[in-house]
Amino acid sequence: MDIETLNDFRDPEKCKRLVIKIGSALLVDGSGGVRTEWLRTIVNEIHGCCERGQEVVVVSSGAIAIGAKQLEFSEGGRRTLAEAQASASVGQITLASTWSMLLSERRMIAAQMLLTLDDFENRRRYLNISATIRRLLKSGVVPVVNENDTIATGEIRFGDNDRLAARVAQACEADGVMLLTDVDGLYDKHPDHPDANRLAEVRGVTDEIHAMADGGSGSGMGSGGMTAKLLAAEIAERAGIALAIIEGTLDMPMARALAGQTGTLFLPKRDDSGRRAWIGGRMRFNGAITVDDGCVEALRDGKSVLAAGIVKVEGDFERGDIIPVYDITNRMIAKGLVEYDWSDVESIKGHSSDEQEAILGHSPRSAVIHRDHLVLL
Ligand SMILES: Nc1ncnc2c1ncn2[C@@H]1O[C@H](COP(=O)(O)OP(=O)(O)O)[C@@H](O)[C@H]1O
Ligand SMILES: N[C@@H](CCC(=O)OP(=O)(O)O)C(=O)O
Repeated sequence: MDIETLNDFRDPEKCKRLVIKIGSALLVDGSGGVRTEWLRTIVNEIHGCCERGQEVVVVSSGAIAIGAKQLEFSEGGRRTLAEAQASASVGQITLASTWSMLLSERRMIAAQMLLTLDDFENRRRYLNISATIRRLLKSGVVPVVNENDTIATGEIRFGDNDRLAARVAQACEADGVMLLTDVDGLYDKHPDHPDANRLAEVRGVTDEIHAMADGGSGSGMGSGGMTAKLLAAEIAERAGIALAIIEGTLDMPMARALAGQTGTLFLPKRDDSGRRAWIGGRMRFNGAITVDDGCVEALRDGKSVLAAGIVKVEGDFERGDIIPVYDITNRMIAKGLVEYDWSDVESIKGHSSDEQEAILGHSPRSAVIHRDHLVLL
């Protein structure tokens, strides 16, 4: 079931996995201090989500603004790239420890993930991001993601955490993304205009929608402004993920947005057909696997390809390649993103998960092709 309304973001049936992004303008007060009491209310809301059976990934900005205060830099530490990076490396410690402290008050564990744009472009690292987040969520951990500002520069830099949140959502196959900011959604012109009107729902981020975003960060603390949020909405749309922009200034922002039905909801035109088309449309392969009848049946039931069901490996594919899956009559039944190189698949084929660690010399992945990366033909 897909997300259709703002209320669906709280429904574990429609939104099992939720990415919540918190902008610098919210997390940090005017003088560069963390708004701890306010953040505690968000953590309470995250706790509520988890109690309902949802999985939450946090994308948290704020490192630069926090660090700039500690280093006494002007302009929120954004005067030069070197100052921004120095600020981020100082501020990230406070940021991560604040999340860890607040989550632990609710008996939850925080995990820090610092990522760059480049990590999403590289197939192997992309798969690793996906696998790590899934594993953390399986253990009930809340991943707290930020850009790795200290090493990300120029063209390998997101610079805003809105697009990072959308890419994280794409990598972990989230159902929804909530961007919390200091404005209650997208307005048809800058919200300072007296006749600006909020859009409640957007289906398809067109040029006309892009033209509504005006300038950079409103608070001067963040970096992307509304433009970055619309680019994030586009990434989410292409991945079939719903995205909402809601105001987070006051306590319990999710509850408030739902109670008042404020915010802007961006809905994908289709489900994840873009990604599926990308996998399913592949014509050239570096190899293939053949699976037994039991495995074919499991795949038809929506399961992943496990090594135990594989009977033949061909070619020299690498981890992250898209490969076809054949049944024993040599009929192509699926295509998917493979989690291992051909040689590893060759060595674990026919073996149960228990036996694989000894063969590989490290813990095995949950599947050879995860069902989220598999398209049945
Ligand atoms: N059309 C628009 N609708 C709403 N906000 C807009 C629009 N155009 C520009 N903005 C500005 O975008 C700001 C939010 O972006 P930003 O300051 O980067 O937030 P964050 O730090 O939460 O990412 C708003 O405060 C507002 O001033
Ligand atoms: N990675 C940066 C955040 C980048 C940024 O400003 O993002 P945003 O507040 O979403 O516009 C930091 O932690 O300061």
